[in-house]
Amino acid sequence: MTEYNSIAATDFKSDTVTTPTPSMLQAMLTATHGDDVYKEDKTTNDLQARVAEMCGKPAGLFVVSGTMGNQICLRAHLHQPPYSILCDYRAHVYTHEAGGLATLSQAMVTPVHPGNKIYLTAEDVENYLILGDDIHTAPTRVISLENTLAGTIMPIEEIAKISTLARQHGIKMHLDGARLWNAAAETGIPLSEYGKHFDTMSLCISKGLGAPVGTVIVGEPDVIQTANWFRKQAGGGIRQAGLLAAAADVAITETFPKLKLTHEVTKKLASELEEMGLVFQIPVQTNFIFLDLMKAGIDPAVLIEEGNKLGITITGARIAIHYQTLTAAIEKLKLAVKKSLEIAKQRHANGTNGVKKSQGSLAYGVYDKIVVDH
Ligand SMILES: Cc1ncc(COP(=O)(O)O)c(C=O)c1O
Ligand SMILES: C[C@@H](O)[C@H](N)C(=O)O
Repeated sequence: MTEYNSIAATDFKSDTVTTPTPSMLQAMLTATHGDDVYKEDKTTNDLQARVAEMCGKPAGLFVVSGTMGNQICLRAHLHQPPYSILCDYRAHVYTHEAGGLATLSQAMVTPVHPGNKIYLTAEDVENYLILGDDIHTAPTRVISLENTLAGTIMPIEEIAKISTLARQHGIKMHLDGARLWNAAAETGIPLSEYGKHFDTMSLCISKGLGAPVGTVIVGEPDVIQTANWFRKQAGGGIRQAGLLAAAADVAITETFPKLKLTHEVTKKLASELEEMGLVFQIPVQTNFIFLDLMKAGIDPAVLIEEGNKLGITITGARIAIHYQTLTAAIEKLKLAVKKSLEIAKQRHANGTNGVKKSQGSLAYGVYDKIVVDH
């Protein structure tokens, strides 16, 4: 891994902690200073056009966060309540966007559990689509997928089947592509191939790519214009956005090519943890490892404390690797896990390690609310 002096270098809570590189900061110094509300900023317009072209879409819009990108895309697809959005029960748009679907979109949600426990299939979706005009219902108007979700990749063949199903029923397709870059880097499938199956996509540049701020949403001009309207309504209009867009542009150019290496480092760590006896909640396919702390009998508070003692930040079962993660920090993480396992064994031996159950959303590293009887 590239050795950085970033504060993110020892932080495993998320890939959102990545910090701007000197080249990003340098680009900000030479960015244009047009007013983006009036669409007068060249740097911003160029970034939007670049990402839209990469995704095979005619229009793009730079927004300040992935949450805003998702919420204004979904709102732009919805016209007359009652309506609902179908998504994975772990989807960020449902679990971690502050209830935006209810307030901004007045939408019901159909949260679906994947039959294979990893990703939604067309069969899963078809079983839960709400169709027709029965006045008791809130018909499905959008299917919102997420790729990657908790680091796992949704096969494009399944995405295509779901998209075909959606189009048969006049249902819109949105992709929360906060980490679509990771899926594309790992599979070698171009962003534009994914774009064929969605009406809108939201791609974060502030996570694994390392930009300080920003997401770009892509789609048809009319939908992006409507989304832009909702962006403005939410106070998301940005004046000199070029400063942020310049850093985001560098992030795509410089970091997107490094994601595959990040995944290799993640998988190597995963295999070393498996050798220590750890098992994972879901397959390790890109840059996240979800430890099964219950199976290991590890109290998350102990793991967090052992990490702190070693000067690294762990926040629970989810271990996030990014391109600024220090190799030395990974060695410390293994030590923290090793020590936590030893403590778990000691507690088990004296009958005080009652790790009972895990609550809360483990998909986003929310602190594992594991009940532990000491
Ligand atoms: C899958 C996914 N979608 C959307 C978001 C929202 O992005 P932001 O935190 O920039 O609002 C996140 C978290 O950052 C995420 O992990
Ligand atoms: C916590 C969540 O909102 C964030 N997207 C993360 O993955 O860290």
